[in-house]
Amino acid sequence: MNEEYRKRMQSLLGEKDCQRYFALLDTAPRRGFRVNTLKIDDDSLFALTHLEKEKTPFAKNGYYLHGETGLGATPAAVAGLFYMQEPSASAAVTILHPEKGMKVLDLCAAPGSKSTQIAEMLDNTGLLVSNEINTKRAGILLENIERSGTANTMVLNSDTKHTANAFPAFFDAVLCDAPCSGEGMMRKNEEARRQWSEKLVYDCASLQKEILDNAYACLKPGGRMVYSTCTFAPEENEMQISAFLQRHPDMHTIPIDVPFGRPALACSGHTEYARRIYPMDGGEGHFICLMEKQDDTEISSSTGLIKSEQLPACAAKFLQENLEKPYPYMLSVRGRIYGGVSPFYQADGCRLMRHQVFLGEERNGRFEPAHNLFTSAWGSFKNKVELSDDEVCRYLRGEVIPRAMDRGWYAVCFKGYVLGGAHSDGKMLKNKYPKALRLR
Ligand SMILES: C[S@@+](CC[C@H](N)C(=O)[O-])C[C@H]1O[C@@H](n2cnc3c(N)ncnc32)[C@H](O)[C@@H]1O
Repeated sequence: MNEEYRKRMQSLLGEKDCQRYFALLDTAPRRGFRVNTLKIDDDSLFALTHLEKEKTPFAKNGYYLHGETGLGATPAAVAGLFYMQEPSASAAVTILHPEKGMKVLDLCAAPGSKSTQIAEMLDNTGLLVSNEINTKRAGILLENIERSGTANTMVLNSDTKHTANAFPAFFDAVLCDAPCSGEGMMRKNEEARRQWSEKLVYDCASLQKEILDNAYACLKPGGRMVYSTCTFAPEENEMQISAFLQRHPDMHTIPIDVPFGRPALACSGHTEYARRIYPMDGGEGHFICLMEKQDDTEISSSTGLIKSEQLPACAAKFLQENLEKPYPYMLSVRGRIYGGVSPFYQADGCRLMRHQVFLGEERNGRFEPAHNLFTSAWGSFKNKVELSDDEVCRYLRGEVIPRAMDRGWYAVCFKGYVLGGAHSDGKMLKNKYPKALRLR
C-alpha cells in the first residue's frame, strides 16, 4: 500500500481505526442488493429466490449478499426484480429522500445503481432525469433503467454543463454522485489501490468543483441536493463542500439523522453534518452531504415541453388493445412512440438517449412493439405466456420456442414476472429478446 495513502488514513482515522481499516482491506468486500419495489415486494422476492434476508442499515429495501455469484444472469435479475449494489452506495439516495411527484436529477448516473433506487422511491410518479457523460456507460445505464421498469425516466448522455443549460433551476432534488479517486473501492478493486496518488485526488477535486456548480444550476430555490463520493480524501469531500458553500451563499448543509456511518470532518459551513461511511461501518465507503438551496428567489425554469406529432393509428390501436392501462403522456416523434407518467421535456443541447418508455415504432403502417414496452412496470401487457425453467434459458439465449398458441404478441414470463416480448405465428414463439442482452 502506498505510504502516502497510509499516512493520510492514519491522520483521518487515528491509530486504532486505521489498523482496523487496513486489516479489513485484505478481507472480502461487502456485497449487496436492493429489492426493486417497482416490480416485487421483499417477501415475494425471497420466496422466489435463494437470496438471504440480512438487511443493511443503508436502505429500506437493501440486503447483504453472501457468496452468491453469477446472479446477474438469473431470470429474477433479468426480470429486474433486484439490483446488485455495494451496500453503502444506497445511503446517498436514502439521505436525498426523493418524494413522490418530485422532479429529480441524477447528474453522474452510470451504471444506474442510484438512479434505479430513486426510481423505486418515486414509484412511477414525478420525473427522473439520469445523466452520464461517458457514452458506453450511458448505454449500460439505459439497459438498467429499462430493466428496472421505471416509466418516468429520461436518460441523457451529456456533459454536466449541457444538462445545466437545458434544465436551469428545474429540479426539486439533485444527486451529484461525483467521479472520485475511489478510495472506497480499494477492497474490491486492486486497480483502485494501484492507481491512487495525491495527484489523482487533486485532479478529481478540480473536476468535482465544476460538476457541483452545474448541479447547483439545475436545483430549484428550496430544492435539496446530495453530494456524494466513494472516497475518503477531505479535498474531495468536506473541503470541496466548504469551498462550494463559499461560492454559493444561498446553499447550506443540513444535519443528517441516520443510524449509519459517522459525522464528517468539521470545516467551515458545518461540513460535520455530512456522513462518512468506512468499511468498519458495514459498507465499502461513502461520503454523503445533504444541502438545501434558499427559497427566497423568484427564478422560474425555462425548460419547455416537446410537441408530439399525431400518434399513428396503428400504434394507438395496438396500445389500446394490449396494455392494461394507458400512459398518462404519449409522444410520437418520426414514427417512434414513447409513453410516460410525466410530460416530455426538451433537453436542448443534450444528447438524449431515452424519453421515458420507448413503446415501439411504426413500420410500413404496422406497429412494432419495443423491448421496453414489455419491461415497463406501468401498463402491463395483457397477453402473457409462462415459460418452463428450460424454456426461460432458451429464451434468454435468443432461441425460438415451439408452442401452439394464438397468433400475436406476448409478454414472456418467468413465474409471472416479465422477461421480454415474443411474437407467435401459431406454432412458434419468435424471440424478440434484444440481441445485445442475450446470454451466451
Ligand atoms: C461515481 S460514478 C457514478 C455512479 C452512479 N451514480 C451509480 O451509483 O451507479 C461517477 C460517474 O460520473 C461520470 N462522469 C465523469 N466525468 C463526468 C462529467 N464531467 N460529467 C458527468 N459525468 C461524469 C463517470 O463516467 C461515472 O459514470
